[in-house]
Amino acid sequence: MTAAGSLPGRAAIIDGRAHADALGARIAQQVQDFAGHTGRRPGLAVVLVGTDPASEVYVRSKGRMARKLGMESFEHVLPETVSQADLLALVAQLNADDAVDGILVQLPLPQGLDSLAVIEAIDPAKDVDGLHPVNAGYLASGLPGLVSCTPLGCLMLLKESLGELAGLDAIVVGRSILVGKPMAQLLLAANCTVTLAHSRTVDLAGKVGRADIVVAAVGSAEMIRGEWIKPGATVIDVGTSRVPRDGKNHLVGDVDFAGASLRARAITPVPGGVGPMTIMTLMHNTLIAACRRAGLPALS
Ligand SMILES: Nc1nc(=O)c2c([nH]1)NC[C@@H]1CN(c3ccc(C(=O)N[C@@H](CCC(=O)O)C(=O)O)cc3)C=[N+]21
Ligand SMILES: [Mg+2]
Repeated sequence: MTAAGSLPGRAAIIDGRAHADALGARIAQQVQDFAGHTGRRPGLAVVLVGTDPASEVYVRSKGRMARKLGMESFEHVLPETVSQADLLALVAQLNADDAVDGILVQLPLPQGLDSLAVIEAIDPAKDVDGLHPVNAGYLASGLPGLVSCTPLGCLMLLKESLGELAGLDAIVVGRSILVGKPMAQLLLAANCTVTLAHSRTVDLAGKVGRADIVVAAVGSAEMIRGEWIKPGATVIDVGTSRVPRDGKNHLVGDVDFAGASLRARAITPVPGGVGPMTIMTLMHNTLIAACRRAGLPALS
């Protein structure tokens, strides 16, 4: 059988930036509606500890996007030497602040700080990263909570690209609490049959080769080889690694893009795939949190 999607070299590029822009336009409109009803704007607080340049870039772009969509942005930069107690005190202050609907603490935290304890200190209703165990539990139980931004963005891209996901075989490579585990839960809720693979998985190539959907979230440059991909599969690449190539620093994903696009029916690029969606789903979660806190009906 020769399905159009199985012809080599024909993978459609899933344009994350375009999908993020479209979602952003809807959010901006709903932010105006929220302000009309409540007399205030949704507020996002982003906490950055230390001066990691990549983290500074992400935090700045999150604040810029919040303001662009009409939200309030509160940026807190703490020195690398901040104590656990002082960081927890800031989280408590943000929990108590009615102008703050969403709280994101940029990870990873510097050595010596206990990130799990910081995450657990965030009010689950303001946990727009979906990292609090209460939100992870809601997701696993099929209850409405807040869902981790990156997996939520990946699911949106998959639904846009494939429509119905029910019955498809999906593999998620990587089991972090930020991406892999919530991604597997979302795919399961969408009625996929899910394999959650990790560093100790035996015969990763064989398991990837049986999947209709591949979500790569390992953080290891191009480790998923193109020849592993089942012809006609849909590939979502979460990884962003910087690798020196031709005397320049290149951003590459977890998937061998050139090889995989010879076999996949559709694939996300890096950059311009999952990354822009992650920022926009953070805005989406902030709006949802704001509406719930204000007692307004849930947004679609
Ligand atoms: N509490 C927490 N929540 C996070 O969601 C979180 C975090 N910590 N720590 C770091 C990772 C990483 N992350 C990215 C967000 C946007 C892009 C993004 O927009 N990437 C652009 C490229 C940007 C560039 O050129 O560097 C793209 O893929 O097109 C990438 C990565 C969120 N993270
Ligand atoms: Mg990307």
